[in-house]
Amino acid sequence: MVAKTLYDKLWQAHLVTERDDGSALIYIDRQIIHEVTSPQAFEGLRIAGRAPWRVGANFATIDHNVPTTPFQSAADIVDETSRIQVQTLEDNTRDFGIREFGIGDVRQGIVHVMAPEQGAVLPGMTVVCGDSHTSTNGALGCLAHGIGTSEVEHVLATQCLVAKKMKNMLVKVEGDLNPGVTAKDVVLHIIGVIGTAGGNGHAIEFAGSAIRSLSVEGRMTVCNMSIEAGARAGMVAVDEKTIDYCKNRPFAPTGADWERAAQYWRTLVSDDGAQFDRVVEIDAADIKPQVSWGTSPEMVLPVDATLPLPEQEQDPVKRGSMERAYQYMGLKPGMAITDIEVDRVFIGSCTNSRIEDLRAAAEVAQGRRKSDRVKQVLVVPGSGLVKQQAEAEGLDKIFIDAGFEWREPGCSMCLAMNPDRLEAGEHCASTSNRNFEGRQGNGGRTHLVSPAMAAAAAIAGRFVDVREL
Ligand SMILES: CC(C)[C@H](C(=O)O)[C@@H](O)C(=O)O
Ligand code: SF4
Repeated sequence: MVAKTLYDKLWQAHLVTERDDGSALIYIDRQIIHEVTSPQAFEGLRIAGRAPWRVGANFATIDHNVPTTPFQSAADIVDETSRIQVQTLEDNTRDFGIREFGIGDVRQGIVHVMAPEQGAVLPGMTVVCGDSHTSTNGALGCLAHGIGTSEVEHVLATQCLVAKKMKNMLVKVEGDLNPGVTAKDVVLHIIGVIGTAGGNGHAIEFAGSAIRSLSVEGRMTVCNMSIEAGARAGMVAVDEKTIDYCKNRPFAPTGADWERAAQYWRTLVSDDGAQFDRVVEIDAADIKPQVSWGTSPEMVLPVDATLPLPEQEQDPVKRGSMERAYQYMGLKPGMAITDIEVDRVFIGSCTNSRIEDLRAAAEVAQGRRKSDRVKQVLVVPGSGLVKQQAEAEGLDKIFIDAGFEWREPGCSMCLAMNPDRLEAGEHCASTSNRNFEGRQGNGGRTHLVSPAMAAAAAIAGRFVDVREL
């Protein structure tokens, strides 16, 4: 028997047909829908007079456009585009009979937080969403990636997707993680090593003892940023943690179905001797808390580093983008990361807004207060259920006592599509995944960090090593 990778197994289990030119049709088990990338897809169905092929395979929620202050209905959303998109999703899901966790539903949240939380995504599935960070779900041992709006329509209409098999890449992180080093630091370090094009054309499997030691939520943080590493899909093999995570989720199977499913899920690992097109090995001991300094996720360094000198960069293209990044970020080559001052802090996004992220931030914030120079610290849970759990644990009080703001679930300051945004020139310690120019608001300057590092920056008013706090 040929040894297969996890990706090969998932692909083959869903392959409907394959052509000689390599294009294929795969069956999609689950589609997650949000308000930004779905309006034209539903419009297309309407024009063609089609109904969704398997209506129950779809789950919808609102996230990008929602304010993170309480509101009662779409009509309360001030920004017109946002209001229309939220209202349109409500109308479309009602008209087509699709389940939506909408305004006021405690299950509402960021798509990639809501779906695994509900057990809407399970090991072995193919999962798509009109959103690049769909890769998050791969942490459960499924094949999950983003698609475009016309593909959203295609999947709604046919439950299939035209796809091309990607190459296999293995990123192996072996050894024990240092204290204070989290899943976010692991993935930022990986991107620092392989670059934002490192995973192009590949599906990445994250493996090794350091990955196995992470919780399923931590693995989601890692898989979330596969796209920033150039790969559309990232995944982690199923183990007992995966199975425990799925147990008793609202949409997970029960009884004999559960037993049968779990038995199958345990086969969702790469076989011994499976061949990968590319293998990257990383020593866990090399990973320190990370801070991005530039305008690409690969411009990232350990917190105790100093910023790179462009004149030492041999590659003229890289040197050019470094110089541009310095200009945009208002930073000087050679300065220490710990000398970068912070104006706002954002703890949230599909990368880091699950309960364990909030616990990590609260542990740092407990008994401390935000620095006076920091204008705002937003803590935004990934879903209504995360919010509820955090409140049951008293985390909201810890944040409020520290001078942080405790908000309603949504994408918030991860991207400037709702009222939470940076002003020009402001530096933000952010637990999100993208630091492109203007990502968090025009002229805003994003530094990607872990939740603990973000909370520490809020307290100190500049980046500090969370291990020294
Ligand atoms: C709005 C959406 C299409 C987009 C994505 O696909 O990633 C957003 O979620 C993002 O993070 O930039
Ligand atoms: S939290 Fe950010 S990265 Fe995640 S889906 Fe929303 S906008 Fe995209």
